[in-house]
Amino acid sequence: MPDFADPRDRLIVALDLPSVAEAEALIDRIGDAATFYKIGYRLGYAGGLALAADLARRGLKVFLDLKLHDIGNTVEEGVRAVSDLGATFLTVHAYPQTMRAALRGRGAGLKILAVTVLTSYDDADAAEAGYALPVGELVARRAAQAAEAGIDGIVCSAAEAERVRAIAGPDRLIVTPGIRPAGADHGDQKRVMTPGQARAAWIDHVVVGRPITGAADPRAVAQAIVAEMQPAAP
Ligand SMILES: O=C(O)c1cc(=O)[nH]c(=O)n1[C@@H]1O[C@H](COP(=O)(O)O)[C@@H](O)[C@H]1O
Repeated sequence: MPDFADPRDRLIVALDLPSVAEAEALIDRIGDAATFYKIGYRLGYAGGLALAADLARRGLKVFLDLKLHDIGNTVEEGVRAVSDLGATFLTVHAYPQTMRAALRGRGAGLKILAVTVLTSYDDADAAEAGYALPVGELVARRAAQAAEAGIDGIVCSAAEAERVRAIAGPDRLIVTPGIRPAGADHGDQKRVMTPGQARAAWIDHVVVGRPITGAADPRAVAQAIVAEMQPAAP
């Protein structure tokens, strides 16, 4: 079971918002209930990279979710270009060339996460995209390739986490989006589990966006998710 000095670090709040001002307002409302924020390309293209550096300076942890995938040279230099922002995590798609290039380009302190199969995909979506393997098999194959490349962490759905843990070993991070508190709207997510199921599957970090960004009381939702991620008292 992952051992975190600060249990709040296990929740990563996805700042999928249109502007830095709205992201700042949400961070203020959440207050000390969260310590880790994800900036994807929606906010990244709207000033989010400067916000990432600012949050890191303020002592918050930042997950830069750029999901890079390109020829090796472009990935390597792109990763190098964002390595000094102070982020903790950066995503690339789990293609062997891409993962190896990202690891060459990253600076000290930045961990590269490989996105296996997006949590909005089920078997039919994978088939439509031209893959012969069911999603679970594709995740397992990409997790093995990620481990072979020496990646720092793997992004998958909580449903595949135990299988990925067996493939990737105890020290690689497992990060799972597609997390919904019981009863919450799934939106476009197809491979979904609750924070409690994620805890039981030995997941290191969960990523949660809309259930928090769209909540009347985002701080309370963040606190409830952190509490649900805690191991039960003996
Ligand atoms: O890399 C990611 O963070 C990611 C991978 C994946 O397979 N599925 C996935 O939903 N995500 C991201 O996780 C967040 C989930 O947001 P919500 O569905 O609103 O909780 C979004 O920012 C997605 O871009």
